[in-house]
Amino acid sequence: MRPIALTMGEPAGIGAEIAAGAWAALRGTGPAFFLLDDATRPFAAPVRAIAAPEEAAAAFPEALPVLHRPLPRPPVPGRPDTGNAPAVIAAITEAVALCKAGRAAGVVTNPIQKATLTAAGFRHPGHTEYLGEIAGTGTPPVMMLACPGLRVVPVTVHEALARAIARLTPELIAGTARITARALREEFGIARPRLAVAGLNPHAGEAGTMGREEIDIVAPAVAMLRAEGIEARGPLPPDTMFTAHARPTYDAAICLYHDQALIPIKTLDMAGGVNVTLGLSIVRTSPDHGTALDIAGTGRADPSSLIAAIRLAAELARARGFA
Ligand SMILES: NC(=O)C1=CN([C@@H]2O[C@H](COP(=O)(O)OP(=O)(O)OC[C@H]3O[C@@H](n4cnc5c(N)ncnc54)[C@H](O)[C@@H]3O)[C@@H](O)[C@H]2O)C=CC1
Ligand SMILES: NCC(=O)COP(=O)(O)O
Repeated sequence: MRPIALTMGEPAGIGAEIAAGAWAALRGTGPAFFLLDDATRPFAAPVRAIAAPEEAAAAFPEALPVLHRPLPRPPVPGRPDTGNAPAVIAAITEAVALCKAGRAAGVVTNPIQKATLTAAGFRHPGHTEYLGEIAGTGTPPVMMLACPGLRVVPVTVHEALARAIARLTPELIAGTARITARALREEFGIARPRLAVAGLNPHAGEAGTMGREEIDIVAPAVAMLRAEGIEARGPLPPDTMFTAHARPTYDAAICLYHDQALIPIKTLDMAGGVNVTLGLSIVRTSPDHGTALDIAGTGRADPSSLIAAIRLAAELARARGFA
């Protein structure tokens, strides 16, 4: 199959370390991937500088294939440098272009230091929003995090909580749920996806005595979805919908804001969680964690989530015929 393109992410973070760890784990089995990064950096793995993605598969069993994209400044672990931001962004842009050209099966992104890119003038709060611009399909992309036994989808993502709540509408929730249901059917092979829609307030509003968003916004969204034949239920009390008993009753939890979705999955399985962007013209996954500046350069970074992200990208690429 075509190789997966892995972006460098924040050069001062753990991206290069976990890329080396993922290569060591996958070199014998695949899926093959190549890293867009500076091949002259130190790596905890043998490296083969490649000139094109087409060279990755042959190199992969012996060395980590790196599509050499020089960094303007030598990376210092734990200390992001805005001078490297253009190279970080360029790696994402190029990986997407390689997918669109049929030269890579999918994109896996290493974590970026969002504030550093913002300081360097990047207008997007994260990959998800940028990918919506350069690989979108006409509707805003949807973030889903998945681990064995749980999938979560935040309806609002990288914005202040007060603003996220103010932006909630039945249409926004239903639109996100629709894209999720479609992806679960077409890419994850779930014939009739069951969606659990979270409430916002304690006890899902307790019949309006603790807030009316459930009555005015969430319940109408669920009704819209059900009228379309989508198996949705809610609003569910957020404090109990992630218990071991509740999780098997749905295929994805539609959550109203970032932390409502991400706290349960990272608590349950930080190492096994994968971030996947739904509603793009390409396949994109990512580890669920961030740049981990506090341990960068120490050799303590766990590559498990990146390995899971690469495997899932390959599965989704096969399901979508991009492999
Ligand atoms: N997809 C992306 O590009 C993502 C980027 N980020 C960005 O990462 C930066 C740092 O975010 P934080 O909230 O500090 O979260 P973080 O995930 O980078 O770190 C949280 C804690 O988990 C540990 N940790 C994370 N990944 C680990 C790994 N693979 N192995 C061992 N320990 C690990 C870290 O050492 C730290 O103690 C922020 O700029 C954030 O926006 C965060 C999540 C995803
Ligand atoms: N917390 C999830 C996260 O920040 C991932 O964002 P993105 O860069 O994948 O959009």
